[in-house]
Amino acid sequence: MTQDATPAPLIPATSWAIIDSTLREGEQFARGNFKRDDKIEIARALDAFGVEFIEVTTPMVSQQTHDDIRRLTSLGLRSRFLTHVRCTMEDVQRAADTGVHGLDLLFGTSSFLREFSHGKSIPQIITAAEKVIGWLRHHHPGLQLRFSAEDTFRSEETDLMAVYRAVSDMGVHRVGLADTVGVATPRQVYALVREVRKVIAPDCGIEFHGHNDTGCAVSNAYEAVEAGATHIDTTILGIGERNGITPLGGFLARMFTFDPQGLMDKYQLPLLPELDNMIARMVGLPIPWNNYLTGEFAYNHKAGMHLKAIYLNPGAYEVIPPELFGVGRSIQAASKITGKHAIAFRARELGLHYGEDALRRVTDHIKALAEDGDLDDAHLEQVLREWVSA
Ligand SMILES: CC(=O)SCCNC(=O)CCNC(=O)[C@H](O)C(C)(C)COP(=O)(O)OP(=O)(O)OC[C@H]1O[C@@H](n2cnc3c(N)ncnc32)[C@H](O)[C@@H]1OP(=O)(O)O
Ligand SMILES: O=C(O)CCC(=O)C(=O)O
Ligand SMILES: [Mg+2]
Repeated sequence: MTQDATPAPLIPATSWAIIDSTLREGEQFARGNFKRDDKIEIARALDAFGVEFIEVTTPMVSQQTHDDIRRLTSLGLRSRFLTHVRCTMEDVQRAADTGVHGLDLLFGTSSFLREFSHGKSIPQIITAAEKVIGWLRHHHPGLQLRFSAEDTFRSEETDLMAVYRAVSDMGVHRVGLADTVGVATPRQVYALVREVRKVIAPDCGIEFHGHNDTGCAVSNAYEAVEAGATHIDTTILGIGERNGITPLGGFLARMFTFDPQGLMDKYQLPLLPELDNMIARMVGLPIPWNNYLTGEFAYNHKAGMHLKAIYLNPGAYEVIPPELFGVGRSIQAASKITGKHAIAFRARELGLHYGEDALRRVTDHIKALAEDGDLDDAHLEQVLREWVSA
């Protein structure tokens, strides 16, 4: 490779797509109760952002939900709609006429769900899948079909492989791995995706859906992609059952580091704050202070040693330039942990200059004052002006 050649991205953004499930998993969030206008606003915003797929709740919920899906699919958006349905004839027949691009079928395969949810054995699950998928392929050949083994990571591997191989042979376009209770580790996700790849058709996609109960939702989604998954489920702000799933912003932050240009080509990244604010407003909660990219303090810099470098080159302590995601940085220069470089930079912004000794003294004075709490901008300016002539 010559020095000028751009190295290939480690994981090209073209190798995976987002299925945003704010309108499905997000409705399962404690405060997720979207009315038709909310759903339209969310779908339009996701479409403007550029997500490839929007997953909506099953039309079995109610007539209202059924009609809402029809309304959403008639909006003429570029994002494709998928609806999430149980593996029954009744559900798929109801879903097939909603104008969606595809159906996301699921069946729980863990002993927990086989015993306490639907009561079916693995052979019965495969038989049910055969009936439903066969009917769909015959009557709705244009629909994209996905089959997911709910609670994948508490299921027996032999059961999973039997199910995935069977549904792949039936012609589904994608299989799904779901970490339904958020128990999987990144290494387990990587290993299982690789195993699933071996038993499904080469052109069959792999989707990953990960809950965040043990804090691994972003890492697990990343490991899935690294292992060859083609589709990742996200929701805006990560809303979902319990403490939610892989957040759209967190996943994008993770993937940005591998192929920044690829992400900028696919998505309108500066719209992310609008998406996060929209959902925060609709669920009546603030964006968490430490949220990826858009949290109030996600780009706050404070320690003296950091500030020296940040002023010279923000990349010294930022992995992703905030402006690419439509957010700004804040610099907290007047705390007790500040340093002389930060103070000198702030002074210079005000047209003030200190010699080395004076700079040390004013810095120490500001640090001492800040023992009782940071100085606000006006107070800092006042001190800097007073001390320049002192
Ligand atoms: C992990 C997940 O997030 S899965 C997605 C969860 N999403 C939803 O639940 C969507 C919203 N749900 C609803 O509106 C309702 O639950 C409905 C309309 C789907 C069903 O409502 P009800 O008929 O009143 O049943 P209820 O919700 O109490 O029980 C679930 C039923 O689905 C069955 N079931 C569960 N999983 C599956 C499956 N993958 N395929 C087929 N049937 C299933 C259960 O056996 C049970 O049916 P049963 O009463 O015949 O045993
Ligand atoms: O259908 C899927 O793959 C995921 C369903 C779900 O929400 C879950 O298992 O947590
Ligand atoms: Mg879920």
